[in-house]
Amino acid sequence: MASSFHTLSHLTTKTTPIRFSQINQSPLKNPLIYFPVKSSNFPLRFPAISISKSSLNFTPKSALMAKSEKDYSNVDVLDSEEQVAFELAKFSANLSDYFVNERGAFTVVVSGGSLIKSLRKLVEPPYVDSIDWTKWHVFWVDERVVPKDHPDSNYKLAYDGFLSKVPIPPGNVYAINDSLSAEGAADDYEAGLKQLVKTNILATSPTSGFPKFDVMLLGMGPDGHVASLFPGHPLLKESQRWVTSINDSPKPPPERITFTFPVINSSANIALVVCGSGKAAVVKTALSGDQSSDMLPVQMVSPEGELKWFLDKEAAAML
Ligand SMILES: O=C(O)[C@H](O)[C@@H](O)[C@H](O)[C@H](O)COP(=O)(O)O
Repeated sequence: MASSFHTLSHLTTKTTPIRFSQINQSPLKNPLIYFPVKSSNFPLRFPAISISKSSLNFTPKSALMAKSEKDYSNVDVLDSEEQVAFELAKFSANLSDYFVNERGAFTVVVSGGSLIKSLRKLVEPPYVDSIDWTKWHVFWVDERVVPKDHPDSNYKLAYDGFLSKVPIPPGNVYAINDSLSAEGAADDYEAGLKQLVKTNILATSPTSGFPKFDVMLLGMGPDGHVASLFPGHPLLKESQRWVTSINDSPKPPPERITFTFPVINSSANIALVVCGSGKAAVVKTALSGDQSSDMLPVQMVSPEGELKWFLDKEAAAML
């Protein structure tokens, strides 16, 4: 299998990831997306990872808990965004080793925004050399419906900052079909996910019936949005679709596709990566456990598996 792929560095253009419409047309033409997946291993839960603090200046969890009596056991507060990037790399590499070992594939969902920059330590030693990138399958939790070489494209953001630097087979990078409308691109992406479920690359949750990604690496907006699921938007209540479209995103550009909450919350692992003082108030609300008023989208993130927060001390300042 290892000899049958070519790496991203061999691509002649930036726009040659596999598109789901390609998968749908000829799923057997691309041997790269077939792995010896042991479906009996589903559902998988990664055991709790102990992440050591690499800085002495973070606020200890015990202090946070004493202050508010909340359980912050799944919250890592790091001294700086640089430390967040280190810990995120360690977390992702551990999960990669686990899932590759368990089932020969690792399904990773990324958001846009600052998250991609926070993945930069993964493309440096030791991780760039130790991770089995050939087993990675990369998806987007949301995407702006623009050409892949457009400055607003989450694909371009991830390609420039991450994907172009590691040997993930291009056939394992699932970009949207940018020639379609937002609605068409969402349908196409959902159909592609269903195809990957059939081939066992993508697990499904026996509880929810929705796809169960191994990990989602997500950012959060200063208004508490995740993916392209914005406060007060009717899409927060979507309960059937896996992927849907939005034409009135309050964060530009307005036309996007997004995973729905049932998919997000079927994940085996979710990392919420949040840095900067501009997000401190929402972090406080999100971790307060107060669900009395309208819930912010980030408060609706509640995966079947593990949820881990990676905060820098600015984002954690109000805890
Ligand atoms: O395409 C998008 O707009 C993103 O996927 C979005 O959900 C992002 O993750 C948050 O807005 C946080 O972005 P920042 O980390 O840049 O604030």
